[in-house]
Amino acid sequence: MKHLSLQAPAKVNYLLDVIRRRTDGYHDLRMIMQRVNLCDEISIILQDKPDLNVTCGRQGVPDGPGNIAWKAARTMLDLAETGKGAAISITKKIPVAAGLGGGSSDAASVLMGMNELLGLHLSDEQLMQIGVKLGADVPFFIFKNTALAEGIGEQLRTMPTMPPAWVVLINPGVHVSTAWVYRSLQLTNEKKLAKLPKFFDDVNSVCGIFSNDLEEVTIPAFPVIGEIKNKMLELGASGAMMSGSGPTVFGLFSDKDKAEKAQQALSDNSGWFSAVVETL
Ligand SMILES: C[C@](O)(CO)[C@H](O)COP(=O)(O)OP(=O)(O)OC[C@H]1O[C@@H](n2ccc(N)nc2=O)[C@H](O)[C@@H]1O
Ligand SMILES: Nc1ncnc2c1ncn2[C@@H]1O[C@H](COP(=O)(O)OP(=O)(O)OP(=O)(O)O)[C@@H](O)[C@H]1O
Repeated sequence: MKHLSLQAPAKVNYLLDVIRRRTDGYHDLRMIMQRVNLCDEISIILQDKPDLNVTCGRQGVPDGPGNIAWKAARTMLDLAETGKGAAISITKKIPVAAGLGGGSSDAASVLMGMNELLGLHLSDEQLMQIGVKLGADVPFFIFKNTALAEGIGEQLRTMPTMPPAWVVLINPGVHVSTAWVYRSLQLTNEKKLAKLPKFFDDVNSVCGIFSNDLEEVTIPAFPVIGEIKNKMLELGASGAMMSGSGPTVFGLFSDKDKAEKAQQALSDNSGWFSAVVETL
């Protein structure tokens, strides 16, 4: 029986410009995305019987066909036409519906893992084309590099090397639907895009590009997001912003000690998820 154990990392968005609403309801974006070392753990066992089982055991995440990882595995098993099946178990470490891309990362890991286990030899480009049909963030997790993402998030280019940083993640746990955030955004006709630097000397220069249009929707609706941002800056972060459609706020630090102290100060609120992680 073939078996693989995989680590599926979370992401943060350093930049999220919403450019226009498309006729298919999605939005054209310009984003900068970076992976961090907070990872879901995924085990895949390839089986001779055709059944596909995905178990997660985490509240709010479906087992079986409702799980994005199940859809990823089903696609690959159908492509292989071998009559084989798989047993997949997911241990969630990334908070769910948090703006950290957890489900998309799980799906990307399963696409890459099944490609290997089934000996399909699909290229990363082919896997990214399959991935974007499952979720707009899936191709980024196959691309892996810190990326400038355009289109709905699937057109990816490698960004200049970013200095390593400590990232404090704080998720206040309010429920934010990604579709609702995009739908609620008031778009201006001609969005002016800020010029991006050609290189980044230090963590401060990375924070210089921080901007997330989706905060215009989430901060008025959930003021706690703005409060965490302000607190993170008071606690010495070089920059602080909401990731993706939220509600997780992240702060970037060049100093590990400061990052850990900020996490401690912000994690006093019971029920909030918090972590100090590193950029990948
Ligand atoms: C907020 C981000 O995480 C930033 O990285 C992504 O833009 C969203 O990525 P995702 O959750 O993988 O997105 P999907 O699962 O494909 O879409 C969820 C919902 O978000 C909205 N959506 C998503 C991506 C995009 N470019 N435009 C959109 O309008 C759509 O209403 C869609 O129904
Ligand atoms: N493997 C999975 N992990 C997490 N959520 C999943 C998974 N499969 C399906 N879901 C569903 O997808 C929804 C979004 O979860 P996810 O954690 O991917 O959100 P997110 O981090 O906000 O994503 P994004 O940053 O891409 O918007 C959840 O409500 C959950 O029920």
